Amino acid sequence: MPIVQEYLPQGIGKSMNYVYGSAKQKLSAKDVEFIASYSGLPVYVKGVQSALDVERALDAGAAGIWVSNHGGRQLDGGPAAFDSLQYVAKAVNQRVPIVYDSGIRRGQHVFKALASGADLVAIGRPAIYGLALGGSRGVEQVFNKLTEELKMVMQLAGTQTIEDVKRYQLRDNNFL
Ligand SMILES: Cc1cc2nc3c(=O)[nH]c(=O)nc-3n(C[C@H](O)[C@H](O)[C@H](O)COP(=O)(O)O)c2cc1C
Repeated sequence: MPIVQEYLPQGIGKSMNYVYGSAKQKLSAKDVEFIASYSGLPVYVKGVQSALDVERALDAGAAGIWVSNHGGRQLDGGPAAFDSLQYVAKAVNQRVPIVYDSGIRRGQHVFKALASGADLVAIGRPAIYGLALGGSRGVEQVFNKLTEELKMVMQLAGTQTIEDVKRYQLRDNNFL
């Protein structure tokens, strides 16, 4: 609550530039350790795209790894999150769960992410677009559509369960 109050003096909000400008820009392993011990919650480190960062995050006590480039909204020249996924999965080697997001728009993308090492696939903007267009029903429709598409791709690939998908060998996937 004190953090929120800082940004709302006398009920007037500060600009996003101010919020970003005053936010901590360089997070370290010590921050992960602090957040885990302070909150008592399992902490997932998001934005991991390399084997080195996997080790840093796990050494710091991360309970999970989140492969993401934050939807490509930060560094436009950075690697695509999907291209990093299989390498991160290989480095994690099933020690902790992996969440994947960034650019998921179709059920086929969910399939490919699961087959490249993700245990869980997340979406950002599709849910927001659904919300803007149709409120809670719009969000529901986005999830229903992704589920229907995923089911169709699973059938076409001859997979019956999510575990089957996670063991599916994609041609350019070397993490298994
Ligand atoms: C408007 C907006 C604000 C976001 N702010 C943050 C943020 O503060 N921190 C963060 O880790 N990710 C942030 N993200 C990224 C999302 O959490 C998520 O990783 C991303 O949207 C997933 O990609 P997708 O939108 O292509 O599905 C933001 C995304 C959007 C669209």
